[in-house]
Amino acid sequence: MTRAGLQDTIAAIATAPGSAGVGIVRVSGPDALAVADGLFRGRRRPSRTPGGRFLFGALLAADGEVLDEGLCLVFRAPRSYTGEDVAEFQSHGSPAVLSRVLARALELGARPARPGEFTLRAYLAGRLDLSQAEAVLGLVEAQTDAARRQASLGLSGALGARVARIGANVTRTLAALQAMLDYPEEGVPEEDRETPLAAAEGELAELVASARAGQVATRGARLALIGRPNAGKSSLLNALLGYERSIVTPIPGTTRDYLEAGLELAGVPVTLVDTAGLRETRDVVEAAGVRQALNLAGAADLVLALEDGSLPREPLPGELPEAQRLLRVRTKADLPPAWTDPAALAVSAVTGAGLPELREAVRAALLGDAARGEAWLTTERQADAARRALSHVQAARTLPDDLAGWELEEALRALSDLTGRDVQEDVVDAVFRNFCVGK
Ligand SMILES: Nc1nc2c(c(=O)[nH]1)N(C=O)[C@@H](CNc1ccc(C(=O)N[C@@H](CCC(=O)O)C(=O)O)cc1)CN2
Ligand SMILES: Nc1nc2c(ncn2[C@@H]2O[C@H](COP(=O)(O)OP(=O)(O)OP(=O)(O)O)[C@@H](O)[C@H]2O)c(=O)[nH]1
Ligand SMILES: [Mg+2]
Repeated sequence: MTRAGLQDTIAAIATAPGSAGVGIVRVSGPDALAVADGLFRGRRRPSRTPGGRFLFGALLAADGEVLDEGLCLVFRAPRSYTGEDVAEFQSHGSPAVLSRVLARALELGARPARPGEFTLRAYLAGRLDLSQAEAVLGLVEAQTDAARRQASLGLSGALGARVARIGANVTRTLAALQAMLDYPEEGVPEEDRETPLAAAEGELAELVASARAGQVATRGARLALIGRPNAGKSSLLNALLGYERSIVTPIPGTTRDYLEAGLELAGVPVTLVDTAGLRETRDVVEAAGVRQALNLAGAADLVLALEDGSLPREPLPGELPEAQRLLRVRTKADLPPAWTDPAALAVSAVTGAGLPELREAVRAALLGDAARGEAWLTTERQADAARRALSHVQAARTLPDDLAGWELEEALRALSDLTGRDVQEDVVDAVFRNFCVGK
């Protein structure tokens, strides 16, 4: 589907809808410069202008009316974003101007670009791999600095380089295995077989672990506060936010419906969710709130389980999430403690004690120690490929040489799926379906 019409010349408005100082219409394909000759009048004809130059002039309707003044940027194949001839028209940024410029490009023989088609062409021309195309999408959609940073690292090829390093280690082991099978009497030093594979496994495990951080950086995280009535959930939510968002009273059962509030933590947008206190109750409204609290905890990226530190400890009712999604918090640390637990962070919503440590623990739980300068996996597609590669490498380490070779070949295939140099058409289509027109 996406592959039909790839020889056509395509056009689209590349800038966001609405009014802006400047707007861009982009045309790419074999007739891009002929379209530009028809649309633009300047000091020179675009088709006679070398690539990498811009012209100032008039954007013209079919009858010669000047639609606007603007710039025409000329790119010549293969030195453009798509690798094809490209002309860009930079006009004033109103929908009225841009829609007429686009309409004129279409009259002159371009067809409307499909979503993501400029970047698809860059991919098909071998200018980007699939993980870089995903990074382009990430840059277009980035809402936070953490998301921008990961997308930018992906586009720069840092992720591809990390994957290539792993692939090189797998290939080294594969070569050692081959040598062992071909010349069994020579013997291959154990370090040629085992050392690179151990390194590949370690690096893959880190990469797989980075997927959670990458996805949190890209789409943010949900953080649910749960605990018994009066544990101090609403007070802690307010303390973290720095304003009184949720109602606090000494009466257990104050919060009945859940409530959300946003804040930024370590460059990541975090949605805090305050919930009804967990307890057995005959009150139908409160019981519904308790069920909802457990559902919200199930769906959250991270759960803060709060327990009142000033009262004897009682187990929390209901099923709690697994340890890696759970932080235990002992509340009311300004009061004399009735219990302590090294696994629970002590905080006081009244004095603010423990809040910096809690923020740091949340940051670490969400982003892990995925090293700061490294490229992370940012899409589920990438994470899936990395997990497959890891399981093949792990299998190879337990198998005899002849069988290990097959596992390593599968691992290399999974790694090449990750960067997506040579993947199935439907996988490519699934990635580009998420793009907007003009990208
Ligand atoms: N006006 C405008 N701004 C833009 C883009 C664009 O297409 N147009 N981009 C699009 O998404 C991004 C920039 N990406 C680009 C990547 C490569 C080339 C390009 O022409 N590369 C050639 C020439 C390089 C050179 O002259 O040094 C090449 O790599 O051969 C252009 C834009 C962001 N800003
Ligand atoms: N001394 C002290 N009191 C606190 C602290 N946090 C909460 N409280 C008090 O504990 C009581 C309950 O606080 P809430 O924040 O409403 O507790 P909750 O967990 O939201 O309770 P429900 O909404 O009923 O489930 C209120 O009287 C708060 O003032 C704290 O850190 N120190
Ligand atoms: Mg409450």
